Amino acid sequence: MSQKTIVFTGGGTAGHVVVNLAIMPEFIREGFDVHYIGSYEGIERDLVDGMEGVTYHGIATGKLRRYMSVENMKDPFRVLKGLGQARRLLKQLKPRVVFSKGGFVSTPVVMASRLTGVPSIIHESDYTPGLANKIASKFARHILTTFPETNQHLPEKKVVNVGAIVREELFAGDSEQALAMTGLSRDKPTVLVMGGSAGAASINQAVRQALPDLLKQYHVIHLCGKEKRDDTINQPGYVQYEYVTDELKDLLALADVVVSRAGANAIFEFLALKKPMLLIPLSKQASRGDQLLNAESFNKRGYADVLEDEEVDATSLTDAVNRLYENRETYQEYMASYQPQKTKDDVIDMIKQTML
Ligand SMILES: CC(=O)N[C@H]1[C@@H](OP(=O)(O)OP(=O)(O)OC[C@H]2O[C@@H](n3ccc(=O)[nH]c3=O)[C@H](O)[C@@H]2O)O[C@H](CO)[C@@H](O)[C@@H]1O
Repeated sequence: MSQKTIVFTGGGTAGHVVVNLAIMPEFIREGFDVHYIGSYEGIERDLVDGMEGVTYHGIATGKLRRYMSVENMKDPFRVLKGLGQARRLLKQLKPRVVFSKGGFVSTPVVMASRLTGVPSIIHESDYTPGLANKIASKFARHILTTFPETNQHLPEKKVVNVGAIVREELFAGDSEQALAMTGLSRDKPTVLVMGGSAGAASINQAVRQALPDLLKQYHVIHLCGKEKRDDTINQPGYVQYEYVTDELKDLLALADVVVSRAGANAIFEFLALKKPMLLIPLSKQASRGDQLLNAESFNKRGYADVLEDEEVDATSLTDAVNRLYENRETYQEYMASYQPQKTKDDVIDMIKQTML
């Protein structure tokens, strides 16, 4: 066993990578040999491959689709192939622990960790666990959760609520940098729109239709998702980006309020930064309904207003943004009471204590 080797895994969406991005730098700083097992070409590869101090390993992955596809038939073989690859990698790397953030690429890695005798910790950020983590929970040593309510769905002896683990750099945003980047000014409040890491067609459409009204009162920064820019729109006060990385902290520093999908990591980031938020969760038809529960929990605690995806149009969106902006201080008061159960340092200690 190597003295200081740690393996991270997770992917498929940015939400299954960001917690790793928050934790990995600490281990790199401490001189650990940090490895990441992800898919050959998922978003985790874009976000992690090439990061200084991290070695990326791609493996085959299968996905559980909610629609019929010939790809479904190939998936069991891909998962088995991925399991074999993960097992070989763990045997070769001999890590002291595996930390998994979830998503379909991560399940075979956690299974392989059990097969090779390496302890693993998994992290679930949604209100209810996804299928990948439900399976992985049987093989993991510990399970960390973001929402306290999630614990009831997972094996009691293994599960610990830690709360939000947010990337440190998000707290170091500079609104001046955002003004320079966007070309906007401070003469109106700023609304940041984020449709999840992949963008959201219904939100994109409603925001663009609402622009004549919204731009009378606000500036709008729109994170619209890869290949979802609409370059035919050229209105002062409106800026679009497909996906931002380092710049997000600055855009958030400038934003007065946020309109967003209800992906768990994004909403806990807004909570940590005390950004009043209007959440438009992905519907039950398009998902397993986790975002509806995430959003409902935030709404009950006074952190967020919620608009159902089916109700979103230019008028409902403009009205909801106006209400959110008017009541921003009330939301901020509720958000001020949020304290995660554990700090990032506590979580790092837990990982170290789990090491072989
Ligand atoms: C369609 C889908 O399956 N969505 C799921 C996915 O969402 P998704 O990948 O959108 O997950 P999250 O909202 O949890 O995380 C998105 C992350 O991407 C970051 N970000 C986003 C846009 C951008 O331009 N730059 C950027 O850095 C956000 O700051 C956040 O950290 O994982 C979440 C966490 O399991 C789930 O709750 C969502 O239901």
